[in-house]
Amino acid sequence: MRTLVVGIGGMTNGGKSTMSSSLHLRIPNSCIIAQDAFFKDDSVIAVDSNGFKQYDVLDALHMDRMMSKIESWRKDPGSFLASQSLRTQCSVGEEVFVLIVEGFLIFNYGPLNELMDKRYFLEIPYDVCKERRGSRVYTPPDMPGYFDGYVWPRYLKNRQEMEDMVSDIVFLDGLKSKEDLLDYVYGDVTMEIQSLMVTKMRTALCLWIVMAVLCPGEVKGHKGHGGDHHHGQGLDHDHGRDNDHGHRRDHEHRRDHNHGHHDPEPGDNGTKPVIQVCPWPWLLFPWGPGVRPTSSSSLVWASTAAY
Ligand SMILES: Nc1ncnc2c1ncn2[C@@H]1O[C@H](COP(=O)(O)OP(=O)(O)O)[C@@H](O)[C@H]1O
Ligand SMILES: NC(=O)c1ccc[n+]([C@@H]2O[C@H](COP(=O)(O)O)[C@@H](O)[C@H]2O)c1
Repeated sequence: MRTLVVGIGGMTNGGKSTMSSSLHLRIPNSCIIAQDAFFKDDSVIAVDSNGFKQYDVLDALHMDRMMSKIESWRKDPGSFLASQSLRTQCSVGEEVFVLIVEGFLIFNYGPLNELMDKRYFLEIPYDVCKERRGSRVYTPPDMPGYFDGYVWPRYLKNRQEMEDMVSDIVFLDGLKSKEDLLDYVYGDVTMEIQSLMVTKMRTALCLWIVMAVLCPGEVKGHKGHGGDHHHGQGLDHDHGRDNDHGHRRDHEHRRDHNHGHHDPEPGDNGTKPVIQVCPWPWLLFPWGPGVRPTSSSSLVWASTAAY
């Protein structure tokens, strides 16, 4: 089992929730933990001399509770998904579980920040932020002057703190379309997932080769199941989806219907050296074609001092 933690940070109304939910819909075995769900009760939020509630600081959040929730995902992502009424979409042992952590202060909290494998930060200009914020109703609602008197100056401080702490954040231009932003992040995360899977398959393949060398009788004498190439030893992708009837490609269905009645291929005497049938020599070379991103770098800010 492999895991990936993706941080979707950004300023208020930068598009974090929008991006996170779309990402979640696209990525199998993913779930979202949102920082917004951990605000303390209004009665304990500090108030400054101007009467502004101090909501935009880590003290306003139950970060301990958020960390516990993340910890329970880390311990057993499969059960965590089940507890959220989400299904695991792959066979046991083959899946990559992805946690999307979303929030405006996720990178400012050291213990959380250090769990992230990928970090994205959505940013928009002051006037767009103010406009979007003005059309959203929080509980309690923003009091008059709250954005200019508290939210924006606090954002600038939080951002400075974050930049002092963390270096490998991908800054995204939140003015780009939702679709373009999603495509960019999805492509990047998918590449990360692929490289985790390749690493795992490569390990399985190496073990296989070692087995073939050390115990040739055991490995070479692999009896075909009617010539089914896809059995066994952790390389068995399609077979692994047998539990997931809703998400399979047509040719996989056809293969299963033939299960046990598969026509032997020419020269197939029912016994195949396993290494010979391995279709993915590139597994040994994950840096080869097919694992590199197609980057859409115009979405990414080169500078962090835009605002
Ligand atoms: N890329 C985008 N372009 C235009 N509007 C967007 C974009 N992303 C989000 N929005 C809109 O901005 C508002 C705030 O988005 P939301 O995802 O809730 O922000 P956040 O979670 O960062 O506070 C919503 O009305 C949303 O539809
Ligand atoms: N969810 C709440 O209980 C609550 C209450 C008041 C303000 N807020 C605001 O939420 C913002 C953070 O959330 P967004 O990034 O989704 O806007 C903060 O700027 C904070 O001022 C949230």
